[in-house]
Amino acid sequence: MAILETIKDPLDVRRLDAADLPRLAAEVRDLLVSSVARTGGHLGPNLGVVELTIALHRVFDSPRDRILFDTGHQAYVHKMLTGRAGEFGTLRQEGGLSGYPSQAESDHDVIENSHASTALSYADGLAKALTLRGETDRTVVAVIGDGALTGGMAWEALNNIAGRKDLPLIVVVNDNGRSYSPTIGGLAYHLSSLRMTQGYEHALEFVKNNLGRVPLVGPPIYDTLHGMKKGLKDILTPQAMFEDLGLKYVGPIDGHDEAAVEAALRRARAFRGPVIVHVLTRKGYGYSPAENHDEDCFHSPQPFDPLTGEERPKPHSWTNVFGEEMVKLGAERSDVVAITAAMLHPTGLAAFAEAYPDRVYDVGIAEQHAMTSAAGLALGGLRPVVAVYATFLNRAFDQLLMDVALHRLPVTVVLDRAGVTGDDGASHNGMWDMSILQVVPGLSLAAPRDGMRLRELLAEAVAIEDGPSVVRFPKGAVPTEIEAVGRLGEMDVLRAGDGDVLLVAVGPMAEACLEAATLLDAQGISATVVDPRWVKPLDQALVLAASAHKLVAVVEDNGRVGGVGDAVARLLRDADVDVPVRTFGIPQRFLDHAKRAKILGTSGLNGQDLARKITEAVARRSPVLESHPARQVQTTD
Ligand SMILES: Cc1ncc(C[n+]2csc(CCOP(=O)(O)OP(=O)(O)O)c2C)c(N)n1
Ligand SMILES: CC(=O)[C@@H](O)[C@H](O)COP(=O)(O)O
Ligand SMILES: [Mg+2]
Repeated sequence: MAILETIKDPLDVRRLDAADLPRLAAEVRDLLVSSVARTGGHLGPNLGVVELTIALHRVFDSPRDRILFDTGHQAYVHKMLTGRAGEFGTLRQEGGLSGYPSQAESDHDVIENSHASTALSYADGLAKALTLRGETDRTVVAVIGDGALTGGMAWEALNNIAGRKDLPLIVVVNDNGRSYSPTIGGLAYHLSSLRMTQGYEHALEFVKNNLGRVPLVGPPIYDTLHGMKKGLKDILTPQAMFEDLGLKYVGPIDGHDEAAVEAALRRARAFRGPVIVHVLTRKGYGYSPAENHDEDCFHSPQPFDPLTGEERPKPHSWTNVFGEEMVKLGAERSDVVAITAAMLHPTGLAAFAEAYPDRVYDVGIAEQHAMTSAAGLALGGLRPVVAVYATFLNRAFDQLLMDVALHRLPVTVVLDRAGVTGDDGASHNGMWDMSILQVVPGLSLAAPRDGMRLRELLAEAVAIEDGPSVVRFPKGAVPTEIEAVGRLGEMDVLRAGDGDVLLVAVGPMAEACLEAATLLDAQGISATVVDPRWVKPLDQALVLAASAHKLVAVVEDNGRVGGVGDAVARLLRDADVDVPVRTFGIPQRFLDHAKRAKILGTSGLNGQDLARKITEAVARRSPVLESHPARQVQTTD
């Protein structure tokens, strides 16, 4: 029987003989590769923390001790060791295991937020609470990657943690030298100089294992080397960086040597105060296609062939179109520069970086800093484009509002993964941006409906010189292009009707709106479909168009509260246009993981549902339509 099948609880991990642990680690890796090959998911980060997670569960008594995973994308092994290995095949599938820790799944899961760099703050608060409640025999352990450690919040937390010598708190720095790409910056440089001393760890290991058996030669050589190592380490390494902060430092430890990690964690726990345990791991460890994958060590592959590591071909995506257009813009304007928060490849900026290596800045996982640094670049006469996932914009809202917009600076923010992303669950849906951006004075916001419009709107955005601009688009393949049949002010008319319903289609919702319009037509309801292109500020032409219709329906892939629908209703109210407005968007709640299309469907954002709801709204207002012969053709649910 496989050892993993016997693990129903961390207690079972603690009961295992040390000699069985390599087999357990191998079984975990096997399940990781075979499952993620089918479901997609965060493979590289999890392959790297197998021994570390086994050691954590052998040393600490979860859930009495609290183990927190920063970002949470590396918690798959933790899931397996806390009784969920049997369900692992359901990972990221609707109704199955979440790709992140989930309180609903297990008492062993504490934090669900997969926005990076938060775990140390949670840990600080949890440890303070334990201390105040007199439960100091319990320990809080926060596992944070070298990438997440580049985020400002992590340093705010460390500053607080270091000020409290009594906190039963261990920070495990899982240092694999990479975020997606190699981690950048001064901190990464410090950590890598620590990693260099690993050469000495390996030398020690060799001596211990080989010469140690020769009674008279082994031990003295070992001791000499050990002494030499200590001396060199003191000179070479910036463990002082943590120690100067007042934090005890243990490491660096070979993170794939389970016994060494266990020993370090036990030492750290015995200290009963804040301790940093610095563990060196390799992203993708044990699966060569991941280990040797230059771009991101299989950070989060789509389904792939487990034998070869070959991923399925990816369709041409919104990200690709943005990347191509940036290269073009870079050629046209030498002042255009790009900023990424540790996501050069995922945001499509890699080609720009290749073409103009000195015009792209990776700032680490530091969206707040990215935004204000962009403000500085703009003040310095450059034309910055900040590319982030829509959900991570939330981090940088104040910076966008005060540091960029208040100063009327020409910074363009490009939001990939806007709308529903689905598989990554509640924290990753980009459903907040069009609400929070509505309140920023002087900001222009564009939502392209297809690749062609993305190209046009990005160029228009970069041409805006007197304030910030934002272009947002969803995850995945670019849809078939939809040509306009006319123009109303700045808006594209996608279908001309004769006065019943004005459908305002925001960005990629155009396709569903056109489908709805066709279904409505079959029921004797004529719909005009417009794409406003710019959803902030809204075009005054919309007021004229709305007043020529009996009902306005706004359809957006953003939370319903405070989005474009509300903005259109306000625009019409302010213009004393009394036409009723119906708004269709993502329900304003945290959505469980499922496929994007499924979530859009259950949110009613498809042609069928839109047509049905609009028909009902129209019928309530014009009973005469009820008797129209075409109304006998019902839409299905
Ligand atoms: C605020 C925020 N920005 C960006 C991301 C996207 N992201 C997810 S994992 C990751 C890299 C994490 O690197 P690290 O913490 O070193 O973990 P590793 O994957 O190397 O184990 C990034 C940038 C995020 N989750 N949160
Ligand atoms: C953990 C995290 O934030 C990212 O790794 C994210 O899960 C990637 O999402 P995509 O797969 O959409 O690039
Ligand atoms: Mg890392």
